[in-house]
Amino acid sequence: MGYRFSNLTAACQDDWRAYIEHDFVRDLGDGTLDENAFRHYLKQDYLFLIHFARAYALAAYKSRTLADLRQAHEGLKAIVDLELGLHVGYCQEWGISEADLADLPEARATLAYTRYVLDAGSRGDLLDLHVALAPCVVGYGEIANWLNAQPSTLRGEANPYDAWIAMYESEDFQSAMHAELEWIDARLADVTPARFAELCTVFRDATRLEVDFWQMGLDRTD
Ligand SMILES: Cc1ncc(CO)c(N)n1
Repeated sequence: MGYRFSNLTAACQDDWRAYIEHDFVRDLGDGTLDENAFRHYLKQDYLFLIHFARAYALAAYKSRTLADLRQAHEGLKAIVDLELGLHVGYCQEWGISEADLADLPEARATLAYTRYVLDAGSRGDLLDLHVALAPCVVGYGEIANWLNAQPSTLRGEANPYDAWIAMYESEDFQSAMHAELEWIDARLADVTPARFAELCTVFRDATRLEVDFWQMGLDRTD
């Protein structure tokens, strides 16, 4: 007993490192990522964000307290009012129009990941849902920080992907990540070992699906 978020990453260290240090991430960091791989990723990430917003709506539905309901509402608002708008604008800079986005076939990796999160949350309780979402919320913040710690990472105009790194190292994203870590740490503090083992499975599965999402971008698979 007395678990915390770091026990989840420790329990699936290989999968977690494979996600954080994926070739897609490395190539993005040193600016060598294939531009069409990035475009494929950006398009699928638009679909991801729509389902991510639905997951926060599910979190609202699963909330037992006003504090949790408010938190889910804030998350949903941040995605719908802010992130999706930013994403559409960012896609335009990469030559992807809103019409392209509206009419996108969903890749299998996107389907698998987003529906897995929604199912983990429907089957379980609010903690299952947050643990399934943690690789997104915590992972991307950690990826930005990991990239900034690598000597091979190129920042500024020399890297076409600089704005992507900037988004996830931003105060807004990093503070959402810390709020999520705190929430999960508080809930994990009093779960039993058997419950922790269940949550590890959810966390590991979601992390592996994030790995597949990067690979989908690299391989440009549908
Ligand atoms: C696939 C994926 N995971 C996490 C994030 C972070 O919000 C994102 N935008 N896309």
